[in-house]
Amino acid sequence: MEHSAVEVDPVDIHPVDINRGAAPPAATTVAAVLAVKNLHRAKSRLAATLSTASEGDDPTTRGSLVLAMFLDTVAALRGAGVTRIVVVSPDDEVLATARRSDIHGLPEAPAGSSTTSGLNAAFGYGARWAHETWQESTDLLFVQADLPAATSASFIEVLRETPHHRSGFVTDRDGTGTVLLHGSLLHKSLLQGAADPHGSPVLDWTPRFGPDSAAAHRAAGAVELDPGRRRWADLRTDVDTATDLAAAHELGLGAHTIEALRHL
Ligand SMILES: Nc1nc2c(ncn2[C@@H]2O[C@H](COP(=O)(O)OP(=O)(O)OP(=O)(O)O)[C@@H](O)[C@H]2O)c(=O)[nH]1
Ligand SMILES: C=C(OP(=O)(O)O)C(=O)O
Repeated sequence: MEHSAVEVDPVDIHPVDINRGAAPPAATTVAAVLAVKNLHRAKSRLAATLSTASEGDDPTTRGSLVLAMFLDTVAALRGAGVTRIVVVSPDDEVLATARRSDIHGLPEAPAGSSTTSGLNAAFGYGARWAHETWQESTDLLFVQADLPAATSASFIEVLRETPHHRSGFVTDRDGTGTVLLHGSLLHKSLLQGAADPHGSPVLDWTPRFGPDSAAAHRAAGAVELDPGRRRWADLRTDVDTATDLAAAHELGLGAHTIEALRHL
């Protein structure tokens, strides 16, 4: 999927071997985990803008935009050759949309019914499921589901540059958040035999998404890819606010998001 005219500085592209020390993962052995929360609660920061556009904050309208951004993120991943994709969500509409698009949907326990909840718990649950289900996977990607300008070209580059024996991550535009976190499943210390409530192995690496997640991932030993933030503007533009949406629009939105915005 190549909808965005993202400038890539050829001088800034690192040869694969410098960072990875081995061949890059074949995209077909990468498992990607996404998470989308309940559509009625999602994107509350966008609500004001959407309410102006559609005369009242209509959660259905907001939900369509969330679904569209999720589908554009998935389309960009697929264009990069990533086919093992699972989304964790407590929302039936998200799961139904996933089914229709041949994405595996994993129902998440409704809020309040589990001792662990929130984005990191959802990501962890999806990662365990992916590890058990796609056992020959070599790499795990946690990807934010609100990247409507994401291009396959950027995902391909990121996969080429992920470090082989450590986790790697890409920050958002301002450098404080995380849009993508990578872990090698071949790195044995990432895996632990301890049983979790679902009776499966627990990933010994906890995603630390949330406020200041870039610092949290750095502190946990993950390698920041392109720390100068000169590349992958399309991936770095997660959409939470009207300003983010304008920035994504400037870069080039995916087809689903363009269509959803048309109905606002
Ligand atoms: N499955 C799941 N996804 C979540 C959960 N919390 C957040 N997410 C997803 O993680 C991403 C970032 O979430 P947040 O920044 O907390 O919320 P948001 O919906 O993006 O925006 P705000 O409502 O404005 O905070 C979004 O794609 C959410 O749908 C959760 O508890 N479960
Ligand atoms: C959860 C995160 O982002 P946001 O809240 O901006 O979606 C994050 O950057 O870790």
